[in-house]
Amino acid sequence: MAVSVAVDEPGLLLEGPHWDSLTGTLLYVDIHGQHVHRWDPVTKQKDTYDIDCMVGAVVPRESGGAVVAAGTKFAFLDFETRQLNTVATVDPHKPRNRFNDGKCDAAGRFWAGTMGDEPVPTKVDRKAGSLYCLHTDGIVTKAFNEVDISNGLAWTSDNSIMYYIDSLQYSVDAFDFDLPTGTLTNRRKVVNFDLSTDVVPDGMCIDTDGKLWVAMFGKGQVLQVDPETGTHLRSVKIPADQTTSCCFGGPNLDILYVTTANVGLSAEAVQQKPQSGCLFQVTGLGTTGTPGMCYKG
Ligand SMILES: O=C(O)[C@H](O)[C@@H](O)[C@H](O)[C@H](O)CO
Ligand SMILES: [Zn+2]
Repeated sequence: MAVSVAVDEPGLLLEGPHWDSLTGTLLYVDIHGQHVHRWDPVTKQKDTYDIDCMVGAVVPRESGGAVVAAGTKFAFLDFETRQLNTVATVDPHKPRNRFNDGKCDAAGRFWAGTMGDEPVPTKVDRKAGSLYCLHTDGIVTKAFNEVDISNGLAWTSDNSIMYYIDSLQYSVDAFDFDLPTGTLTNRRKVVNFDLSTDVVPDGMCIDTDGKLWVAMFGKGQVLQVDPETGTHLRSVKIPADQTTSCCFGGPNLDILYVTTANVGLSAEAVQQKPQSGCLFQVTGLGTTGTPGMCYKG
């Protein structure tokens, strides 16, 4: 196994990596930097799109371009014109809320959650967020509310279970998932983490064996866990403490891309780990991921 920097350019809060197998590029966001990045690991070229507010998630649209969850809006991003067109807005009575992590299910719906104001990492306005679903016809539904920090999402390969992380619950939760309707039922905790003030589970992805890879914010670590037994299996150390999310990518879906943040770190902490806020890659894990889904609306 080897860990190295993929893009040696620190961002403020890199998040939401998505491998786009059609173009062989990695899409990810810099939430506080207000950017969508699209990086080609072969040419090493990176294209950056400016977003007019904090952008929590980006996913390609099947019809071209991408859908983003930014500020309190769902919007389409046109890669050619670089224009952003709002599709819907959420949380109208909570102007300080913003979208955080998001991902598509196998039917092409885009799920993304909001969170309250977070002046310091993990110190968030509690229970202010909700999980939303942008259906392929453009309709938005709210799945549930009272969320602290809406984060990782993943589905089993048979689409019968959706996994979800609300960071300040210190757990991965599971729902029974109905793919035809997108209905969530029977919420339960399947993996627990040590309750600590500085280390929280953040973004995650799933591998082809159904194991989850969870970025542990504050610990510089991605943990592989088994959601069927709740066991912690493997940990991968990343030389940046604020590990935010991960996804498998590359032509064989066997490279784990890991996003990190440097927001809120002291000058001393950045000096100790100067790659804080960069995009990392982990090779040689002997594991492959499931392909990321596109938005079909
Ligand atoms: O990346 C995210 O999900 C949030 O936007 C960040 O603010 C932090 O990671 C969070 O504080 C820890 O969960
Ligand atoms: Zn996150």
